[in-house]
This record gives sequence, structure tokens and C-alpha cells, in this order.
Amino acid sequence: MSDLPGVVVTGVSGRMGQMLVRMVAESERVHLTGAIERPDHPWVGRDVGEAMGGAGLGVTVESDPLESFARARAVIDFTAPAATVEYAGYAAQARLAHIIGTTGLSDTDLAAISAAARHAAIMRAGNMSLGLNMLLGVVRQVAASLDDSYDIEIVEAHHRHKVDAPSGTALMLGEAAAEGRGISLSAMSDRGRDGLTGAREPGHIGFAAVRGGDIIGSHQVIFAGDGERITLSHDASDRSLFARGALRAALWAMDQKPGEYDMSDVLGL
Ligand SMILES: NC(=O)C1=CN([C@@H]2O[C@H](COP(=O)(O)OP(=O)(O)OC[C@H]3O[C@@H](n4cnc5c(N)ncnc54)[C@H](O)[C@@H]3O)[C@@H](O)[C@H]2O)C=CC1
Ligand SMILES: O=C(O)C1=N[C@H](C(=O)O)C[C@H](O)C1
Repeated sequence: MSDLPGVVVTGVSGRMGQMLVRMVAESERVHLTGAIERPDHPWVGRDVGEAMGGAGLGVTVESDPLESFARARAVIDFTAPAATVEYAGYAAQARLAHIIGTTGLSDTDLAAISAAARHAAIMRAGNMSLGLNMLLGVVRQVAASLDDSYDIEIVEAHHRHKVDAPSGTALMLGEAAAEGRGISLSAMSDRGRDGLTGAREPGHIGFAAVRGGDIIGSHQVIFAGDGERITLSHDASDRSLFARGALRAALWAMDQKPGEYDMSDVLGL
């Protein structure tokens, strides 16, 4: 038995899940106490380290989170919207910190997560990298300094397996630009142009998504004016970036009161 605070990872067979299992298991500050997958997954019942193709870690993959949540201080969750909403309810019952990396959440999902945050600390961010979260402040500032003769367009690129668009990060960048401009993103965004769209609406924020190959995550915010263009960009070249941010967030959130937090709270930005 370890005295270190327990952390559960959900979606352990996924791209981020496997990265997180490795990082939590190797950490000297936390202890891996649970590994969760969906009920029909072939890894359920196996040691998570062995299922990942390495040495056993002494943690069996389970589909029922109740027991492992009861032994933990935090759950790190990069799965899918329906799963994340379900885990938010369980984490609230067990009063443990819930670190949410899952993107593609609907307004209804977000409302359910806010309700769960009355009972537990929830840290949610569409991107947990330090660099990207620093960039948000720069985007806000540039958007506040330029009037709407500079058209704002957000272009994101991801691997062929990504299921949601625009990416969670693109939406965070869009929110930062909208805050800088003093506008509402939901009222002023253009997504997925196709066909005879008409000329660009002044003041709107446009989104475009590229999907292909093994691109980990690239984002550009373009401020296109007459005669010049400013481009702010961020490129992730290693997924461990996000896992490191998530682990830092878990350590931070374990000591927070119930409520909703984001990476700016964790990083003190
Ligand atoms: N916030 C951030 O920094 C980042 C967020 N993401 C987001 O994380 C999510 C996962 O991304 P990937 O790992 O690339 O996807 P993935 O498809 O490789 O992994 C998702 C995993 O969740 C599991 N899962 C689905 N439903 C489940 C359930 N009910 N219970 C338990 N497990 C369940 C799947 O079986 C799979 O193993 C996506 O929404 C993605 O956009 C990804 C990278 C960074
Ligand atoms: O699905 C991914 O891979 C990623 N998802 C996040 C997003 O939607 O922005 C973060 C990162 O870009 C990788």
C-alpha cells in the first residue's frame, strides 16, 4: 500500500489513456489506484501494464469505477462526452477531483458537469499544455488591440482518428479572441463553410479543421487585415505534453474546494 495520493485513469486503452497510465505509474508524487475502460473492452479484467504490452503494474482494468474512485483523490479522464458526464456524477459522489480532457462536450454535457462541480473540484480544459494556455493571453490581447477590420480565422489540424471538430483547443482560442473583442463567440462564429456562402461577415470568427495522418495537434489564429496578416500558432509534437499538464492539474485540484476550474487556475496565469 502506498501513502501517495491515489489517481484513477479512465479510457486507459486510448492514445491519451496509455500515456497517462505510464506517467501516473512512474510518478513519485501519486499512485495509480484504478484503470477504467468501457464495459465491452477486451482489456477489462487484465493487468493494465500487461495489456499495454509492458510489465504488470498490479492494477486491473475495470469497467465499474465505484471501488477505484472510493480509493482515489483524483480521476484523470480523456474519454468521450457520454463517459465523462457519467464519471462527473461518480466523482461528485466520491468527492474526488475530476480532471477532464475530453472534448466535443455539448451544452447539455457542460450543464451536467457544472452540476457535479457543486460537490467536487472539476478542472476541465480542451488543451492541458502550458504553451497553449500561455498563448490564450496573447490571443486575447491582440484581439483587443485590433478592430474588426482584421478578420479572425482559427485553423486546426489533427490526426485522422479525431472525432470532434472544431477541436476543444480551437474553441478555447476562439473564446479568448471573442473575449478580447468583447463579443459572444456563440453569436459570432462561422463554422464549416461550404458552397455559395456569401462574403465573410464582418466581425465573425471563422473555424476550419484539417484531419489527416498522425498530426498530434496544430492550431493557428490568423488576424487577416488589409495588406498584412498576423498569425499566432501552437504545434504539439508529443502527446506527453497533455499528460504532464493533466497530472499537474490533478495534484493541484486534489486540494481545491468544489467548483469548476481551468488550466489558468492551475498554472496561476
Ligand atoms: N485536453 C487535452 O489536452 C487533450 C484532449 N484530448 C481529448 O481526449 C479525448 C480522448 O482522446 P484520445 O485518447 O485521442 O482518444 P481515444 O479514442 O484513443 O481514447 C478514448 C478512450 O476512451 C475509452 N472510452 C470510451 N467510452 C468509455 C467509457 N464509457 N468508459 C471508459 N472508457 C471509455 C475508449 O475505449 C478509448 O480507449 C478526446 O476527446 C480528445 O479530443 C486529447 C488530447 C489532449
Ligand atoms: O483529439 C486530440 O488528439 C486532441 N484533442 C484536443 C483538442 O480537441 O483540442 C487537444 C489536442 O489538440 C489533441
